[in-house]
Amino acid sequence: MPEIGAVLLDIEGTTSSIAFVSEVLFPYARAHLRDFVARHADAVAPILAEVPGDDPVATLLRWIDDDRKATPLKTLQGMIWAEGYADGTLKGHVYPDTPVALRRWRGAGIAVHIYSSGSIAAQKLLFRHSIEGDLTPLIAGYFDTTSGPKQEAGSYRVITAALGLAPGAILFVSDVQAEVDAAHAAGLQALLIAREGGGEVRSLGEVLP
Ligand SMILES: CSCCC(=O)C(=O)COP(=O)(O)O
Ligand SMILES: [Mg+2]
Repeated sequence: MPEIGAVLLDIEGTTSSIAFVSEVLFPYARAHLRDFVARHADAVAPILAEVPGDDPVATLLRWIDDDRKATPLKTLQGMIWAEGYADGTLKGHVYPDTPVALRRWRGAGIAVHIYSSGSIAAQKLLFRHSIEGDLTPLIAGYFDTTSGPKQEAGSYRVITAALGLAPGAILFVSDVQAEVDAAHAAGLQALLIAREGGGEVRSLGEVLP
């Protein structure tokens, strides 16, 4: 394996549980969406303008149910979750091995970046308000769908250019095979993580042991 200069991590199913995203974050956004839009009409107007249909709020609620990784939805979800993190209702789930691995890689001079469909603002909130404390000092940078969809090789080329490294010096870790395949297609190293087994690794502790 060529020397690794940066690790690029997915969130849902990799640093954090799928259940936290699907059973805590998404229902929270769903429950508060209409009220949030009503209270922040000016701030959300440009986001709603990007959503098709006569009733953008109805479209957004359907997108939540369909787990659509659409940038306007992800932006709005992040704004809604900010209130939940601020009042203490939400705490970002991370697996116990996540902070351990982040500290180990940082100590080894390997930069850690995040690439998630959640907005960059939402990513920062999750790690700042994590159940293991503020992990943001351990994270060098963040990428979201504004770099492109996670299942397209071109997105990884955009990220590679931003990191200024050779693609083979970046190791991407995700629980979704199509994302691992897309990263491979762009020349990155990539590992499939499966917390219940069946992937190449079961925890971040097994990555770059
Ligand atoms: C920033 S946490 C919320 C994650 C999210 O909204 C999502 O859709 C999960 O995407 P991922 O790319 O982390 O699997
Ligand atoms: Mg994932």
